[in-house]
Amino acid sequence: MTTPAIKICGINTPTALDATIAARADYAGLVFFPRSPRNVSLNDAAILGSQAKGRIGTVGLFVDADDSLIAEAVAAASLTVLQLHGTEPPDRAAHLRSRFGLPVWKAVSVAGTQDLARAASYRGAADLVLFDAKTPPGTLPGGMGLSFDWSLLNNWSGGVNWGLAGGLSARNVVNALQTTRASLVDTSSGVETAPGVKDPDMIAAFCAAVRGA
Ligand SMILES: O=C(O)c1ccccc1N[C@@H]1O[C@H](COP(=O)(O)O)[C@@H](O)[C@H]1O
Repeated sequence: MTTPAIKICGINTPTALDATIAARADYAGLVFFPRSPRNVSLNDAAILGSQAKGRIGTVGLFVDADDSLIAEAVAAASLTVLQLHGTEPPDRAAHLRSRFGLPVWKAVSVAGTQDLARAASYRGAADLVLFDAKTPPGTLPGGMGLSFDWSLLNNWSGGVNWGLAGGLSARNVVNALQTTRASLVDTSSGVETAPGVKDPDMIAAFCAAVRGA
């Protein structure tokens, strides 16, 4: 199996970023969503962005954000990818890709096969669809450590690159990869000791498990 790309999301301290780079992850995710326990200020994002520059890709995670927040975050952290984790439709993804000249990843929450058809509608508008679990109403739209039935993705071909997120950890990522053959895996709470508190050993174990799969 080709080694999938690895994203560790919710990086909010220089120590966590160092651990992510040392573990040879491909992307570090910075969350720009005030309701999240992993939210970073623009000042912190600038510090993390300069630490990351040339060493690891930086993915800005946004939830139905307006262009001005995205512009400030891109400028502060020199983001290399935009991840949209809200209800952004395909034309919004396409607009942001063209406005900022950056790859756009669109999270699509999955509970059943109808969601896979929704994912296919991002063909040509997003560079990658990130399948994640549906979260309960009134909670965060991601970062909850919830997974979905990975077998739904068997033989999925919506004509757009895709990755897998939702409840991944060192313990289950090998099984997830064997089931789905995802080309990218993304984790946040699976490498934490508490919401927003990353653990360097868990980050290293996750990356080692992906490479051993
Ligand atoms: O991490 C968050 O706080 C978050 C907030 C709002 C939307 C998405 C968020 N996280 C993303 O959700 C998936 C799955 O996370 P987990 O591994 O199940 O904790 C992942 O892409 C996170 O980056």
